[in-house]
Amino acid sequence: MDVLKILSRGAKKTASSQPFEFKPAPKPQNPQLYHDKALKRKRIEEEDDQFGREHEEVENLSLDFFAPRESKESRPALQPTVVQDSPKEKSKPEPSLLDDEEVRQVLRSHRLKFTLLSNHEDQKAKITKSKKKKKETSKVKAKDTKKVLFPQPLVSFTQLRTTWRLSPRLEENLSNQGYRIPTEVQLGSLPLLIQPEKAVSPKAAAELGIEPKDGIHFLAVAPTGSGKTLAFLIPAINDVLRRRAESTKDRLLETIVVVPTRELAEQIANEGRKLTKNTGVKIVLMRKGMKIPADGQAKDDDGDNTSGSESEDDGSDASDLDGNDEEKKEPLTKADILITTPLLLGNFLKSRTLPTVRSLILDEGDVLLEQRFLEQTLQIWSACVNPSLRLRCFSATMGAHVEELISTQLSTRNASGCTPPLARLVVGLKDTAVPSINHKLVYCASEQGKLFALRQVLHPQSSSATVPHINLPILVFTQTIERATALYSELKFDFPVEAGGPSRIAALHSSLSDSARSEVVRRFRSGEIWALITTDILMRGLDFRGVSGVVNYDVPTSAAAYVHRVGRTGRAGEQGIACTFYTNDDVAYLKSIANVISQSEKQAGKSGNEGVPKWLLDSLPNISKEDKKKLKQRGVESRRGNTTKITTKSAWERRKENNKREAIASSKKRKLQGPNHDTQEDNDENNEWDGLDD
Ligand SMILES: Nc1ncnc2c1ncn2[C@@H]1O[C@H](COP(=O)(O)OP(=O)(O)OP(=O)(O)O)[C@@H](O)[C@H]1O
Repeated sequence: MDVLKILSRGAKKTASSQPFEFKPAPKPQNPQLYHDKALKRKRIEEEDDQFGREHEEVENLSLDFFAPRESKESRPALQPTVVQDSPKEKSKPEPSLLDDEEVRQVLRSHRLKFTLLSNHEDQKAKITKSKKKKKETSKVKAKDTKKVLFPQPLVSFTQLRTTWRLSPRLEENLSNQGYRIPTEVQLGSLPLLIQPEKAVSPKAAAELGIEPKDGIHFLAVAPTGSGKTLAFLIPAINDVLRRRAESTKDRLLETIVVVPTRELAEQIANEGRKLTKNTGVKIVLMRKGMKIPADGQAKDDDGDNTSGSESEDDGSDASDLDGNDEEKKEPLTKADILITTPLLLGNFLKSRTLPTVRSLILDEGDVLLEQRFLEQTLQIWSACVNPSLRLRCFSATMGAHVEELISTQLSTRNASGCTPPLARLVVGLKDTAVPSINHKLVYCASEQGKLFALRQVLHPQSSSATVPHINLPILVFTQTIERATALYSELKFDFPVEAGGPSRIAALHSSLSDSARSEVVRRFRSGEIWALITTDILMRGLDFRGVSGVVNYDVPTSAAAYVHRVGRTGRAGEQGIACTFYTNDDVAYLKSIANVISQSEKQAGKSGNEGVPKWLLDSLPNISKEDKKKLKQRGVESRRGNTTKITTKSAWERRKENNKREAIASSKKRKLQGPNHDTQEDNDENNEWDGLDD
């Protein structure tokens, strides 16, 4: 039987039988972090009030943030320090550090693995060996050069102050934001990044042949939504405050955070500003035409780089990002921490250098070191000429080639061979897994079948065995801008006026203006938009709390893209749903995605293959390296530039039908209400929406 008919029939039947009240569904409670009435985060409180939710009592303050449930009991009972901000607590002596065995136990129980990657000398040795010997032999040798590290973990955020000497102001801001229990990536990385000389014992440092007091280069691979932002922002802010306390009080550009998109840059700048409240640390969002203190600009027409008047503009107005690149009279903007995309800073730098920068953070580092951004990222890295520069690189996915590139860059930058060690932290068993999500692959016989399947997701009254029920709001990913636009115009009138109509749905892609993009993000965050159709532009780093599910309307073009796309849901210990539609055109490219799903289910401790049946996993073909590369660059070829398949009717036709439907509904309503009834729309239970067109 025709799949289209089945889908459309199902939709029609239920739509006409039951009126459905459209509103975003309340979210299930966070199983781990948000249970505590006393400790719950302010922001969450506000959102919960909006949905009329209640929180449960704290059941367990243990630190196993992302652990599978069944393994909880088997873990050593690690009691976090009780969180108390009383003056008495503050004056307590510093708690002693964990001994070596305890450290190992804690790190192991949280599946945190630290490795020292090849340093300069090892790298040289490895290259020589690989030239001499066969490929396999050199791989074994290369593995041998990796040493395992066991730094002190962070037991609670309170310990940041008591043991790790974090600025009290910063600690207070963390506390005010409601952060109490560090996530696993924070637990592993914060001590090492804040005070490496204390986090690694002198004995261990001697055995490993490293000098932690000189700092470390750091690379962290941790699941999406696991709190990597705080893991790099806290040490960055603390470094500024420490330097100010110890030496110069001047505002110096100390840290640069590079991210792939402006949406992510804005998000991180906002998070940073909450943490720097009342600290005097200034976080600035790079924008077009902005001038920052840099060496070499006196040669241009920019004037003296140190005596220029300081702009108090902190870049917080998103529309500022629309500024004119050619602007020459812009005053100098001074900042302690600069958040930027590679292009914006690259355009400013040209041949300038940034001698004061001591920390370069690459968030979503793997993509920043891929072809698309590589040139500008390396340009920024090269401009950071301070010998004390430390690199920090974070992502949920990290290919071996990226690690190698970082190692090689570090060794070529420090030809003397005394470069600090490069430590890598991996959280979880495998980097290509998203265990906090229920994954579902849905076969659609045609492009139109996908459209009907998506309508079933959007309109939960049209139940289906194959398409999972996902609460609104949702994110829908498409392959190209054209497809995002076409899908948006097809679905624009799907939400009834009573539920907010076309304003409930939007499309976001790179051909919108910067201010339009910011506005859509704002409306989606505030809950005004319930279905956001987008491209891969939103797949990395964006933290939309409350997104219940992700629909891959078009299959992602790599396993990493799948991980990042679906990682927009199921964040901070919550559960999410990811539904991927595929047609015959996609079968050839499905294996890597199916493997991620299978890995995720294994990590989540699920038995059976719920997302991908075993028969499907076994029967999917392997894809050649060349095809993989092509797919990543161009997507599924048959879908490029082809928008007609998404649109079943013209916009004019759909608008006309929509108007007609609304007119019938209002006329029915007026009849039912009688002649003297107030025509206000609220509380009208008889107001029925007619469901889907087919
Ligand atoms: N210790 C914590 N306690 C409670 N919530 C936290 C904690 N740390 C982070 N969060 C929240 O978790 C969410 C996800 O954090 P974040 O955006 O840093 O994830 P991420 O690891 O960078 O994800 P991605 O890989 O997608 O970029 C945010 O809403 C953040 O406020």
